[in-house]
Amino acid sequence: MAEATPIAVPEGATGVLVLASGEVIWGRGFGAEGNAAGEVCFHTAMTGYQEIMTDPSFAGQMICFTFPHIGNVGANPDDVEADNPHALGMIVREDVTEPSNFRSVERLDDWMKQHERIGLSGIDTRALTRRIRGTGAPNGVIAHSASGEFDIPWLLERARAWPGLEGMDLAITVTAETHYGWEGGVWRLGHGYDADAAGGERPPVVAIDYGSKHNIFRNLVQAGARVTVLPAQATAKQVLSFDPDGIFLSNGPGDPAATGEYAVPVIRELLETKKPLFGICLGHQLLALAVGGQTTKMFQGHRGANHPVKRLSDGAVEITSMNHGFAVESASLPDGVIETHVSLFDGSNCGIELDGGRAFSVQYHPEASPGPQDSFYLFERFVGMLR
Ligand SMILES: NC(=O)CC[C@H](N)C(=O)O
Repeated sequence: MAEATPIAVPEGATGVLVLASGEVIWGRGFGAEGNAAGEVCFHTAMTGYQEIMTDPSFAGQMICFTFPHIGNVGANPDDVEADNPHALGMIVREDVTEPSNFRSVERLDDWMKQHERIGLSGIDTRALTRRIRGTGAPNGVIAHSASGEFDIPWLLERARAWPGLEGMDLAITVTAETHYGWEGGVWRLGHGYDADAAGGERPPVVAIDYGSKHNIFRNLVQAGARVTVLPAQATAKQVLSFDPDGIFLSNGPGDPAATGEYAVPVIRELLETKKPLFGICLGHQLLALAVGGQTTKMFQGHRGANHPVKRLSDGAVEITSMNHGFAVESASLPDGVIETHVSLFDGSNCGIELDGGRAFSVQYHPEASPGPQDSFYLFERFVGMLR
């Protein structure tokens, strides 16, 4: 490499985003100091920043929040979708303020620091979002140094060396280490079927964890199931050894097509058992791959809490929560696999079913967290098939 030209750090800058293109975007760092390389994506949800940061599907990504005031309800131990944040960092417009909420136990910046996640404020998040919309989600490095010392050429090299999400298997890095029974309670909002009040047996479901969100399991329990979570590498034999009435495939990070031998062949074997099967997001993409479909990397991805989806069976529109950067190619779906939902933003595939609905999956997040609850019926449909 040519000798690095020192780059002047603007007055007061303690954070920076360096894109692989060479763009250098200065701001103020918060949370942990250090740097992290990944894909820069944007999220349009106005609420739920802690749930978003802890969603394991965000491994390998840093999130530009389009809503300008992030952090003003602080942080609490309940609004988490996994034990730790998985997104690499957050990029926001305004500085994090004193929390103003009865549920807050600490400031967001302290929570970020404690969990070793980097924040960057003072960013023109509208300009960054427009850039992503125009040219796709870029790779970059986010860095925070309280003393304002940054080696920009080194950070740029790091941004350029990061291989990108396409072809990257990340589910394996975030899955559970061992199997466990879900005892994390039910959906906090508490509507839907009440299995305990009904007094019946809860049908057992094995959920394969590719990077699952807690609220999926809460919703399955709310809908009446008993959930055992298995690591992503579980074999079909191990799954069936729990004698499940139904099988669930979770969300998760990375490229679905890069999951290799541990996911798709196992799902194929499980489909042969004819047990009801339900998948969400990465689980949807893996089911599509298992039946012979294809997935591709999207240009900018869909991440927000107000994405309209059309249910093709009756034309109803569901307002959904979304977080995905890959999509199932509708045209690749073989005969016998029915497209059930499409995005009203770009027509991309948002759901499939086969065997008369015995196995089905959706690209969006019916568990919300954050987001609307229009699609809870999918949990009831799945558990209803088991009862
Ligand atoms: N939320 C998810 O499960 C995301 C699935 C996949 N990693 C994608 O980005 O498309």
